[in-house]
Order: sequence, then structure tokens, then C-alpha cells
Amino acid sequence: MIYTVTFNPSLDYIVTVKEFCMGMVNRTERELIYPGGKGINVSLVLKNLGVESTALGFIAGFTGVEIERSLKELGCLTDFIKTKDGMSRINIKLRSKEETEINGRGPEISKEELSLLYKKLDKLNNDDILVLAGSIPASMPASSYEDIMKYLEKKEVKIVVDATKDLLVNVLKYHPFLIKPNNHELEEIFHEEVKTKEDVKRMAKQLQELGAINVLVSMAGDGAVLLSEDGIFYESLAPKGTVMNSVGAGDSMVAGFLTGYLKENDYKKAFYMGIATGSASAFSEKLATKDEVVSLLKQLS
Ligand SMILES: Nc1ncnc2c1ncn2[C@@H]1O[C@H](COP(=O)(O)OP(=O)(O)O)[C@@H](O)[C@H]1O
Ligand SMILES: O=P(O)(O)OC[C@H]1O[C@](O)(COP(=O)(O)O)[C@@H](O)[C@@H]1O
Repeated sequence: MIYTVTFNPSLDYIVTVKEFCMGMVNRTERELIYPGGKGINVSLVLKNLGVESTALGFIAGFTGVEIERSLKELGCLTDFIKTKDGMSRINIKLRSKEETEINGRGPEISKEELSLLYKKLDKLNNDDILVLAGSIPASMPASSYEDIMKYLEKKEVKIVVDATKDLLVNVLKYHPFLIKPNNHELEEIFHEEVKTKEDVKRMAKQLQELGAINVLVSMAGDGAVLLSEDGIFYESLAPKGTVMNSVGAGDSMVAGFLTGYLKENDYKKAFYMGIATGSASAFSEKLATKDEVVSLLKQLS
């Protein structure tokens, strides 16, 4: 079974404003609201690709109720912990000439509530896959990801981490099966501009030397680079298409990669599946469907 953990789920409120003017009253042309957060998006896309997973994490307040309701409606298995203070965040995705995001900090999560998550993780067996993805609420220890990985160290669970900066760097010593930074996150980690594919490869290699088993670097419309556990680099441009909504493209890529890996047991196929799934989400209003992915895969292989 695949389990995803979203410490900080959200409702993504995607608003389109023709010409956004800072400091003025702006009126929307379109509004959409979807359940979001990185692990949740991974679970939603896995579901679309026919792979079962359970979404774990913390939800709070009326927004939390809506996140759980909409996931169930979409056919996702969920096993959230309902926390007592505050509400799950509403993340604003403003689409105008440029895309601007405002992601909330998230509700308070107490030590007792966090310990309930560990109880759920106790159920994981060897061969399960755990996806730890997204930010953690400000109230939680910054070491939460590494604490979980340390806790599970003795089990043969494959762990995927999609997080930024220290949250990611600090887990490398526990040998995550897959990490998926984007090129901007590489810049933040290495305090260096990423100008070429060679820069990406060099940084991916360094992350692998620090402990990551597979390193998948996404570069939005420029595609991706994978450094697999056997030291092989795979690189590809993204397929061509019109971008409709790139929120969740990275999460979709993780879901596509895992699906490809589980079904084909082959890194090249997993890599292409990851790119096709990321792009299929970017090219559609909602997250990628299986048909959309299959059609883009044809452009890649
Ligand atoms: N503008 C785009 N055109 C085509 N594919 C895209 C675009 N944006 C994202 N994708 C696809 O989604 C993948 C992940 O996107 P990216 O934006 O790098 O991730 P993240 O959302 O984590 O920043 C890319 O490698 C690519 O396959
Ligand atoms: O936890 P964070 O880092 O604030 O990110 C949360 C946001 O990221 C998303 O999961 C989208 O992520 P990607 O575009 O990177 O795939 C949104 O659904 C959510 O609003």
C-alpha cells in the first residue's frame, strides 16, 4: 500500500484575474476550489492512474471537513487526524499575467495529535511506500520529517520526500527512496544559480552522495532529470501543450513516477511516466487523468 502524509492540507482557491492590480479592488473572471497539499495531490493522481493509496495527515475546522469530504467523493481512501484548534489553510493561487501563490502557515498541531500519526505509521509493513510531502505547520518541530524517517528506519519502507530546504536536506542521511526537488529548490539548497543541465546533474549527484537513492529534478516546461540509484542519468524535455493550471504538476510527477516504477519496475519508464503525468496536470484544469497521461506518453517514448 502507498501512504501519503500531508501535514498541512489545503483548499486551493484558484482565481483568475485578467489584469491584477496590486492595491486595487480586483474582480475575478473564474474561481475554482480544490482539495490540495502535496501528499493529497499525489493520492488523487495515484487514484486517477488506478493505484490505491491512503491519505494521512492532519485536518482541522470546516476547511478540513471539506478537504476530507471532497477526497472521499473523488474516491480516495483517507485516514486523517482531526486536530482541535484552528482550521486547515486556504491557499490562494492567483492567475493573472503572472502566477502568484499565497500558502498559509497551517493550524496548531499538538504533541498528542502528532503522536497519533506515529500510531498510524506503526501499521506500515515492509514493502509499503510512504510519501512525505509539503510544508509542515509552523507549530510543529522542524525535524518532523527526519524524526519519522528515523522512527521507520528499521522497516523496509520506501520513503519519498517532496519538501524544500532543510526539511529535505536533513532527511538525506536516512536514504529516502526518491526526492523530487525542482530547479528553484536546488538553487535554495546550494545557494547557487542553476544555469545548465550540467548544473542540475552535478547538484543531483551531490544529493545522492548525501544519501538520496533516486533524485528526480523537475524543471517545469523544461522537463526533468533523473539520477537513478545505479548512477544513470535520464533527461527529457516536457511534452508540448497549453498550460491550463500548473498547481500540482510536481505532485503529479511523483504519482506518475511511482505508478511507472510499481507497474514496470524500470526507472526509464517511471521517469517518462512522471514527466507525462506532471505535464498532463499542467495542461488540464484539474489533476491528470489516465487518458491524458497515456496520450502524452506517446510524445516521449
Ligand atoms: N509549463 C509546463 N509545460 C509542460 N510541462 C510542465 C509545465 N510545468 C510543469 N510541467 C510538468 O510537470 C513536471 C513538474 O513541474 P514543476 O513545475 O517542475 O514541479 P513543481 O510543481 O514541484 O515545481 C515537469 O517536469 C513537467 O513534466
Ligand atoms: O505545503 P506547501 O509547500 O505550502 O505546498 C502546498 C501547495 O502545493 C500544492 O500541493 C501544489 O504543489 P506543486 O505545484 O508543487 O505540485 C498545492 O496543492 C498546495 O496549495
